Amino acid sequence: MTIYFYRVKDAYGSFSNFSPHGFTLEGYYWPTAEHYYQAHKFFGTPYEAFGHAIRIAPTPEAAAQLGRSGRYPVHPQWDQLKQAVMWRALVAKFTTHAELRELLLATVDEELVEDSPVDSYWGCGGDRQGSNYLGRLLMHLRHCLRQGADLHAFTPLQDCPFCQMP
Ligand SMILES: Nc1c(N[C@@H]2O[C@H](COP(=O)(O)O)[C@@H](O)[C@H]2O)[nH]c(=O)[nH]c1=O
Repeated sequence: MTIYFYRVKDAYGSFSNFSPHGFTLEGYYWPTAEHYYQAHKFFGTPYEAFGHAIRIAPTPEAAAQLGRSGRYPVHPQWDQLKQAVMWRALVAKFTTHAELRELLLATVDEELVEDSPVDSYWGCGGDRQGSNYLGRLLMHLRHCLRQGADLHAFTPLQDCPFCQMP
């Protein structure tokens, strides 16, 4: 049965990027995957200081709000970069927290879907027809963990036989 997740307090809420599972990566501590993802919109741009302000935002909600604020332009290639950024965050999160890795592996072959009512890219959107890239990356990570694959080399989803696009 498909596993839908979204709110941190609900079942499988720790699969959400807003869950309080921090990790150290690239020499910094990231309180949530959301902090890491939103900050990287500005790394490699003249606005890295803003990325660091996001890194130390008090909550993932605040990090998301800053990252989406439009205050500064995001990296010009952000759309091409963002899946690899999200992948690095998920690898760090799920390898830092053994209980999350076990929870992910325990979902075996169930479909994982970020049940976002508003996001049809990372989630399934209100009509549940969206791309669900967060769920797909988690399923890809589950597959890679099981295979003992090199997690540091991001294989774009379309190149992974397990994660073929529909
Ligand atoms: N879980 C969750 C959200 N979903 C997350 O939002 C991020 C996408 O941000 P953006 O690229 O700026 O649209 C991505 O991490 C996605 O998983 N958004 C929320 O406002 N609340 C939430 O509880």
